[in-house]
Amino acid sequence: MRTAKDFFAPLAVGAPAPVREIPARPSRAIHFFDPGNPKMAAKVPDMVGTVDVLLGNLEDAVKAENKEIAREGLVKIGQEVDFGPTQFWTRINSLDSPWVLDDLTTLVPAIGDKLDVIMVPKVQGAEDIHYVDRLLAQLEAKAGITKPILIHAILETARGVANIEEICAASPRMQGLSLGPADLAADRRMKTTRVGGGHPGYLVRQDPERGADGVPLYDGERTTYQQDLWHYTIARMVDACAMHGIYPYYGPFGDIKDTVACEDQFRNAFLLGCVGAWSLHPVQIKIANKVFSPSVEDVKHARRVIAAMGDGTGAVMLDGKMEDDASVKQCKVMVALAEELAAIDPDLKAKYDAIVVD
Ligand SMILES: CC(=O)SCCNC(=O)CCNC(=O)[C@H](O)C(C)(C)COP(=O)(O)OP(=O)(O)OC[C@H]1O[C@@H](n2cnc3c(N)ncnc32)[C@H](O)[C@@H]1OP(=O)(O)O
Ligand SMILES: CC(=O)C(=O)O
Ligand SMILES: [Mg+2]
Repeated sequence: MRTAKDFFAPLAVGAPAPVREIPARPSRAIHFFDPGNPKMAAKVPDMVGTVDVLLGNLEDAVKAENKEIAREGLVKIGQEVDFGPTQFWTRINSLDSPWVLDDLTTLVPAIGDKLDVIMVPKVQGAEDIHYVDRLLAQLEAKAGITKPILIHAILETARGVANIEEICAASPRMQGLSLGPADLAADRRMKTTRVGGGHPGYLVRQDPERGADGVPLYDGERTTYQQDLWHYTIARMVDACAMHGIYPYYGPFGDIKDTVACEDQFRNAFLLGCVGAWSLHPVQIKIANKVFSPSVEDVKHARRVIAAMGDGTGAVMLDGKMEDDASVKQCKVMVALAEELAAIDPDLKAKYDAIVVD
């Protein structure tokens, strides 16, 4: 166990001091691109400023024969592109793969000063984070990197979910967690073949009409309500992240053409406390930016409650509803997010600035 006094000490002589607090940088969409795919790579410079995070993916979805091309492509992009306000992340190969060591030993010296976050897939427990933490410190020290690279873990194994708290607490580099519904479904032997999203078979059904004898009458229509297969895991992830001061994200929604269900899934995650989701295709960036930005109505309401609550204590009635010390805190969460986003998104700023609190 690392003691409290050692927790914030660099893990290699000459490595930068770990951050004490994970910065709350907007990351509504983490947009995945394959850096070895020339068409996708060519689009990256123009995407800067249109999306909060650009992530060069080296793991699943990159063919084994293209791993090196993807890594080289990522280095080129990292060296040539000015990312401005957009964060630059990568997803390295899994720790049990033959590629991950070369990923880290190539990327950190070449573009470690540009990389904000390294996403580590299939994290099983604190030992995986400790491994990456120490290696990053050694590589940062060797390369003279002055800003520590943060770590984001994907929650995509049953063991990872069971060890979620120790994963979050494993290093001051821990920036956040993403749900990995595809690998997690496989690892848990869930019987869905979808990449995220709901399932029509996972439902609850309205109670039946009953006859005078109390026996169900089966010929009546009974509404069914599709449920969220991922509710438990997302909620668990949100609690663990909040407890450790790091950020939870919904992961991928594979049904690219079903933009409506994608928006619903993202919104469920937003309401539960996630700060963003992955975008696999340019069409999903707009959805994430919309969903993970508080609506004008919500910001207006939150500002009204804050204004009405004065010093934030006591209870008032507003539009027939009770507001008190707790609800004003909820409203402050909404307003703080709106302010963070307004600082980097001029369209949102204009909308929020135009709000008149009556
Ligand atoms: C379970 C997990 O691990 S999820 C994470 C791993 N998966 C990924 O990263 C997948 C990333 N996305 C993709 O590979 C692709 O979007 C696919 C395969 C899903 C669809 O690709 P396509 O069939 O080419 O989609 P489509 O024809 O609609 O693309 C339209 C244009 O957008 C481009 N495009 C597609 N996806 C992306 C992307 N993620 N980033 C940038 N550009 C993209 C295409 O290259 C194409 O460009 P063009 O107009 O110059 O020809
Ligand atoms: C996100 C991811 O890697 C998965 O769902 O498996
Ligand atoms: Mg996966």
